[in-house]
Amino acid sequence: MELFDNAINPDINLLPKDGIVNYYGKIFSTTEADNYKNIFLYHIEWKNDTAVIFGKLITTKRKVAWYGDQKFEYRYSNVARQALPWTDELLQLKNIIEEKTGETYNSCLMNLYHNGEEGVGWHSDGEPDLKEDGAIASLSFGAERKFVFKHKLSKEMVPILLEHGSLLVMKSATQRYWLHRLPPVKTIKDARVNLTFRTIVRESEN
Ligand SMILES: O=C(O)CCC(=O)C(=O)O
Ligand SMILES: [Fe+2]
Repeated sequence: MELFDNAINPDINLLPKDGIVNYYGKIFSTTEADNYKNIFLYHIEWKNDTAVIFGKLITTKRKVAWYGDQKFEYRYSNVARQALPWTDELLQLKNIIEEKTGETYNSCLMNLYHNGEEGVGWHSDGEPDLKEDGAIASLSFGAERKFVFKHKLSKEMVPILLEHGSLLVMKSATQRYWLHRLPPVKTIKDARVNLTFRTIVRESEN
């Protein structure tokens, strides 16, 4: 048991206003988390991510993969993607976090950061295909990384350390009022795999 373990309480809202972020800490043992990390590193169809920025198609160093209940056509940063069917491990994790968070999810966007030089810039997950104010559950495996929220108007910052085998949930108005990012840290050499479970709806259902 680590010194600060008892300070982690998933019922505490880490945001001071305009949204809800709950950190559950490590929900898996190191052995279980190592297993998931290795399975995902080697058995996921990772692809370089592309985005349209100022009308130009760019490719990111970070890799992504998209899984879901059905063959969702999903638009993310203006690029259309298609979800692959759930793997056994992803379905297992989906069930575990649905039980823990009391929410349901129908898709998962995965990110692979090969080392600390890779990260993701300021954004919010407010694509029109996502359920409005729906919960997003984020699982982390591998290198411990800092994750930061920034309020869109007041610019307040809230940093959180995402540990190996940990669960973070963003819900309610969070995506409307807060940006988030994973800053690059050059000294980190290990890979990190992140899974964000989400709910996709057709735009007309929102
Ligand atoms: O890697 C992370 O923890 C966050 C990734 C993220 O924000 C996203 O995929 O939208
Ligand atoms: Fe995000």
